[in-house]
Amino acid sequence: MTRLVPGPRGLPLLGSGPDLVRDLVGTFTRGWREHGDVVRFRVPGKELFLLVDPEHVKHVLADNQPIYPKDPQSVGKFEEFVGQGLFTSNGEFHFRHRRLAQPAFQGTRIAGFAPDMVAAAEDLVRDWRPLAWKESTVDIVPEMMRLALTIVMRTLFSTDVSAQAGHIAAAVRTCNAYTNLRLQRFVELPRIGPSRRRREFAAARARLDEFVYALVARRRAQGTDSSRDLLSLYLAARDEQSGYRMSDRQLRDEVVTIFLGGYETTALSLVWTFWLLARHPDVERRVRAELEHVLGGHEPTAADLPRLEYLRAVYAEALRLYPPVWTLSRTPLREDVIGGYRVPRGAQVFISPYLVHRHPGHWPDAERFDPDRFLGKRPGGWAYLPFARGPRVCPGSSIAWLEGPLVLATILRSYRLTVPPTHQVRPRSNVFLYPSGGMPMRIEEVEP
Ligand code: HEM
Repeated sequence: MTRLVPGPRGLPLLGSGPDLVRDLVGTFTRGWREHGDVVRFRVPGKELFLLVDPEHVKHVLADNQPIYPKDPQSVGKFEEFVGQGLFTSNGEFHFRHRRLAQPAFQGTRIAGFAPDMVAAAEDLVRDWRPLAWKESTVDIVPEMMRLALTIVMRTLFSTDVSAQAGHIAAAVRTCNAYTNLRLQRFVELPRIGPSRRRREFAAARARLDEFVYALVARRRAQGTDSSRDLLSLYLAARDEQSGYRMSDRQLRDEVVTIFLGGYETTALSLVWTFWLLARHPDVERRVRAELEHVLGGHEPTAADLPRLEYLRAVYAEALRLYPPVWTLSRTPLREDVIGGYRVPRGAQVFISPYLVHRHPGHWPDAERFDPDRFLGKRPGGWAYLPFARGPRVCPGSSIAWLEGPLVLATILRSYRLTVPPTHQVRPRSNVFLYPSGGMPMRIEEVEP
């Protein structure tokens, strides 16, 4: 026998729609705290389910994954920006592209990215010097975005965009902000002419397209390429049986997919880590002591990472408390039962790593920033999902586990970042988990 799913009543007709639009993170959090691990939100013409129990997460992402493709409504909204790529596709198309991309994400190849990552972070350290002399405050959100974009372009596309990184990152943010607006609307209203937001989105997407098509054309003109970076793998890909090759449009979609998933996420993970360190000086002191002990005076390398154990635990803990991909959504192809509750075919099922990571049944003292919980162990199982799990686990997770600690180590060797005591930070959803009001931080030089 299935039970009635608990959830907020919301307003007559509109249900929880207005709350979800106003504050998605807050509404999901309240829904979970007030109603438990399976929550139903009513919005006009639709049912949304939120799952916070790790067993239920496993049910959707692994055990019953074939009947839980990516939710078509959200995917449709993403497609306007990224088209059909790894992130938005399902079934055979997804499987084929995932197989094509896999070699670009292999461990041995990725370890070779470390010098590029450290060099890009060193460039930022140099750019920040005048700011440090003046003890200026900068919003580190766009700073980390520029850095992470430069790194992903150098490593996966062998292209140096440092000069244009700010412009590209700004265009991606405009596209994401528009996508987010549509995602949070839940109910699609008929469009009456292009709105200002839509015009801005279209212009930003056109700027990105121009950049990406030029990149693809340059590579095609270069002919055979042995770099085995992601772009060359896609360009060389040919299906033995069908003779399938990727068109320029498909290549564009895969590059833009990396724009969507491959750097904003890493950038935000760094932003949240710096913020947590600023708020926990005891943890920061331990990180500095470890850096001093392991690195002495030299720049970090991939070979140092196994010994930078505390720094890696700090990064893991930051990803627990503030996972940049804070929700995933899927839609069952047929009716299902989860935890004794009936989930109808076509419902929108949300899994929130952000809330699963705060589950008191799985994380003792869950709200506390405590990197020690990751020291010498990987706790969590299905309760730890910063990169999701199952067949659609993030292919870039090994890049993030390398890039995050290396960038943190490089910057912390030179600077301490502090937050003005008056600055309030609240997580908000802009596709990914952003700090509301940005993250202004003061850059202070540390004694060598
Ligand atoms: C801290 C950094 C990162 C986090 C937290 C993160 C998280 C995630 C999560 C949770 C998913 C699953 C989304 C879903 O199934 O709905 C995902 C998918 C994906 N990520 Fe990441 N990611 C990060 C970095 C990267 C990087 C560096 C790359 C590549 C350069 C990347 C590329 C992708 C792609 C292409 C997908 C779609 C995979 C598929 O559906 O098969 N990510 N990521």
